[in-house]
Amino acid sequence: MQICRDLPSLRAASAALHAGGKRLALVPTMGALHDGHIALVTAGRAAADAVATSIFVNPLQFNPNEDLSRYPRDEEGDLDKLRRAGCDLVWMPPVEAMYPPGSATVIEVAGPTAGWEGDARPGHFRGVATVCCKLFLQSQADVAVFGEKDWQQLQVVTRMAADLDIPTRILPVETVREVDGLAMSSRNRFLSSQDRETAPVLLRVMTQAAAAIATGGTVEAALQDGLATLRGHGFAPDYLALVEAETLKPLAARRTAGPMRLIAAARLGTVRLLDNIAVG
Ligand SMILES: Nc1ncnc2c1ncn2[C@@H]1O[C@H](COP(=O)(O)OP(=O)(O)OP(=O)(O)O)[C@@H](O)[C@H]1O
Ligand SMILES: CC(C)(CO)[C@@H](O)C(=O)[O-]
Ligand code: BAL
Repeated sequence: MQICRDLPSLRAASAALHAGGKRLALVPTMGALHDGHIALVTAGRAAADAVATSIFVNPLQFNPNEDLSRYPRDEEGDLDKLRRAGCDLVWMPPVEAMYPPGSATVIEVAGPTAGWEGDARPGHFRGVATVCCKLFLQSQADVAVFGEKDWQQLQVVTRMAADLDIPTRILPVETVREVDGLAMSSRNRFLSSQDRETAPVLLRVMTQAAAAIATGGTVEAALQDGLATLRGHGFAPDYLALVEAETLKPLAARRTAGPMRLIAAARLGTVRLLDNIAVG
């Protein structure tokens, strides 16, 4: 497994992996890897001839009041997991290699950035879209693999790649969960043991709300019940919403055509949990 920390070595490694018309998959991450990330690497291996993983904690997608400085980092553990998963190349640039002095270009996606994480984290998707576009161009990946856990991010990146005619195909992978249903996330390690026990209530509430909506209950009642249950268990919910799956536009009533998604963000202790499931 080759480790690249500067752009010339990444370009050379990518060219070597592309030799003979071979296809390269990229898995963008911020490190502190868990089995959810490894599922993306496995999906990348199945979809292409070689897999690259990027590990870059992107300052551009964090607000000044967010957890950039305490974002979990585990370089040795990450490299070990990636070796075992059959990753061919790791791209881990320092911040100055990603954003050299004088960098002045950002990517602003409209549409699916509106609302939800876009409201909770102003500027977040500008940072995500900018770094993903750079990662696609730097690696020349044929396929880029993203988790459905970050549903809005997946739609934003898919929109950006389509709008900018980027030839990298976006490949979604289903959310990987702990046995009790909690979506795996690097930030779960910051849950207290009591909050860790409570955390799976989020998926249970969402599953109940989705079932109520799918079987003809009113959206408003299902969401209000869900929010009340979450508060009763000590969550501070940011949102629980039914949306059009691709545009993230809120739905006040069940859709008769086209996919719907139930999306949620809720704070438990100091951790902000995100989750989403299909409806119907
Ligand atoms: N449980 C999961 N199942 C599937 N994909 C996941 C899961 N968790 C993260 N991913 C995906 O891995 C990629 C990198 O995500 P990231 O490094 O932010 O991990 P994370 O665990 O989501 O961290 P965070 O705690 O910051 O949300 C993203 O495409 C994300 O959707
Ligand atoms: C896609 C990503 C690696 C961009 O920094 C990040 O937002 C993440 O880890 O989901
Ligand atoms: N998983 C999304 C990256 C972030 O929280 O900044």
